[in-house]
Amino acid sequence: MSSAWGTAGNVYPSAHPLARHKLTLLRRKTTEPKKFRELVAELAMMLVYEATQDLPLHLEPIETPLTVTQGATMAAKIGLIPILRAGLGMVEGAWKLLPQAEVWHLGLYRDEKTLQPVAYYNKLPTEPTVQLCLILDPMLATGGSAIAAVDVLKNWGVSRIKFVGLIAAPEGITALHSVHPDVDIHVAAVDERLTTRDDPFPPGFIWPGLGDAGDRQFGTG
Ligand SMILES: O=P(O)(O)OC[C@H]1O[C@H](OP(=O)(O)OP(=O)(O)O)[C@H](O)[C@@H]1O
Ligand SMILES: O=c1cc[nH]c(=O)[nH]1
Ligand SMILES: [Mg+2]
Repeated sequence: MSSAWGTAGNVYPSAHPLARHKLTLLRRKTTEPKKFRELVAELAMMLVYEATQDLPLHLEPIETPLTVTQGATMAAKIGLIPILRAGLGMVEGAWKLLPQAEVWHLGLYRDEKTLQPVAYYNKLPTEPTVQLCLILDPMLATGGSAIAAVDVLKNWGVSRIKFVGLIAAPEGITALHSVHPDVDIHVAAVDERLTTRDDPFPPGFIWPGLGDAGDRQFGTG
């Protein structure tokens, strides 16, 4: 799968028609929280499928009812890292594909005025328990939250990390890529830009985007 976005070599917007269709339904302002949550879960499953195309496999002989043949099973321990709150809705879909994955929550919210990430929850054990981490967060806006999450995971001792989101702003991709160029970014779409003070929406939101992904899932907007 080749990257099709801008200068960053590791950004993978999904080209799948179903992803584009479901993202369109998700963006609509009339989509209610129940439908929104279903779409987030479905898109998460599709994007995790795409993000796991290079997983290492362990080859082993197996017996079918007919004969012995070569089998292949997953060789890496995987951690799903939902960023609270909005990333929570992506766990269900990701877990359907990776039922053996460990789930480690990170709590980060973006300060409304400074747009800086504020960490409020982290129960990672001292030693890493997984080899590959998939960060789950629908929105990559300024990139501050994603950078903070990758910082935490690298300090934990995990070196293979991918970001799986729904929509990214170019500004967020550039920021994440400049600090952590080794982190692949899998999204359903790369949007135009972030909002500024000249826009009718508060600054720092993804344009055209879908609004606040947490509020729309949890009905708090
Ligand atoms: O790239 P950034 O500029 O850091 O913005 C992205 C972050 O903003 C949203 O979370 P939010 O702060 O709204 O918290 P919530 O999930 O609790 O609503 C989103 O889910 C990301 O975590
Ligand atoms: O557009 C945005 C930006 C950050 N967080 C969101 O939920 N939406
Ligand atoms: Mg929010």
